[in-house]
Amino acid sequence: MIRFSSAGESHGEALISLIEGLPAGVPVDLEFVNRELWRRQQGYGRGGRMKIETDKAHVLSGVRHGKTIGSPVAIEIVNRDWKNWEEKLPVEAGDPAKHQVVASPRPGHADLAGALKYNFPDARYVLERASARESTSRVAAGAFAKLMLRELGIEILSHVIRVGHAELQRTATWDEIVAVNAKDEVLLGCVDPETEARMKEEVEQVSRTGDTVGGVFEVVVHGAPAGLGTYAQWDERLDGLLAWSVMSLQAVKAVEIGRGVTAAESFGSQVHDAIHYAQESNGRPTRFIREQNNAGGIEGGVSNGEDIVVRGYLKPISTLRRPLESVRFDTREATNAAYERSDICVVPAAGVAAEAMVALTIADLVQRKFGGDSALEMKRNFAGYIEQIRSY
Ligand SMILES: Cc1cc2nc3c(=O)[nH]c(=O)nc-3n(C[C@H](O)[C@H](O)[C@H](O)COP(=O)(O)O)c2cc1C
Ligand SMILES: C=C(O[C@@H]1CC(C(=O)O)=C[C@@H](OP(=O)(O)O)[C@H]1O)C(=O)O
Repeated sequence: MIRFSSAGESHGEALISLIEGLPAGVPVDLEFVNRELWRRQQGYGRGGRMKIETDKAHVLSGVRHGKTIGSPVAIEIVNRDWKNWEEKLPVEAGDPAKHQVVASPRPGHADLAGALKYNFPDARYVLERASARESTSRVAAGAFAKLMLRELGIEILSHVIRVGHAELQRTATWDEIVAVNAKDEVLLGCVDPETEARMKEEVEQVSRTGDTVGGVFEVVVHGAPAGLGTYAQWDERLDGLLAWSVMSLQAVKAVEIGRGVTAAESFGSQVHDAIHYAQESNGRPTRFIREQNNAGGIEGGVSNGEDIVVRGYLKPISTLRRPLESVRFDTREATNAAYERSDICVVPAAGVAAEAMVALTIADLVQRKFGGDSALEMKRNFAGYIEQIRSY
């Protein structure tokens, strides 16, 4: 079983990721891990914080001489912004008056629900952990899950389908998704330049008006074999597990598997992916193939050998430069919602964080199915199963 947990506040000293259950012998490419962290920081519409941070993974345990050793991997990522908050948010008991109070809750953020739940006098205490700064820890751990999956030829990437009203109107190929993620400058992570330009206009418009914008990202798992997840028990279905892991990201409000949303308004003959039997299908481990993949690679809660496709729908960011109405925590007087600084569009970054969640979910299922205390053992078990499918 592969488990992931994290600790750390948005403006605290550092973030910590803990990932347990990785086999020994997985090559650890720290440049890759740091590139993943960099990718999560990109995208047109990020706020001032991303100019302060340069996220880098500092591995504290679980790796020796460039390979995992089967023990828990702990990773630290320093918050550069902490030095600006060290006095305002001390760990020791101090004078709460020195805290920079968040006096009125932002509609759409965790401020009010969190303050009521934990009995906090203001939203500062809430946002420190509710903040999507936490998604950095997920990306660090997800990078390790990706490194394990890479050993088996399974790759995971994302791209942006929609920002506000601008939407990609076609299916992206895997090669296009690889190419857009290989760029050293990320605009909005869309495979089509013309659509990406319209996405940029959407962000520019909200930037002018003090508003924010959401959108849709798509995560694709390439090279996964048929047989991950099962219909045998409700909490072991692959679609359910992926939906949970992606929905758990900040601001994701809906998850779609394949073309799940449009399927609901279409006829069965238009939705279901006809099955063909081909002698060879471009090196894929199954000879049952489909010409379309509306199912998003999952049928009956089990991967079917096609690319696994998961979309996340992001609500617009809730901190608005032109704030919504709110109420002061202390006096209950009507006022505007708090505003310090904020992102205005985070769809590409959320896609990268979702890749990490998908990678952790798939890695867990792979580890459960193929086992192995070492990468060698896991690869041998995996190869045996692929051979079984090939000769089915
Ligand atoms: C990468 C990323 C960056 C985010 N940046 C901000 C931000 O700058 N300001 C903000 O109000 N919300 C931001 N959010 C969204 C909030 O974290 C989120 O809306 C909040 O925690 C409430 O959770 P919920 O939207 O899931 O209900 C961001 C989300 C992601 C995924
Ligand atoms: C720090 C990150 O995102 C933050 C997520 C976030 C929120 O409310 O979710 C609010 C902002 O924090 P700050 O108020 O410090 O600018 C974002 O910058 C990050 O993505 O690394």
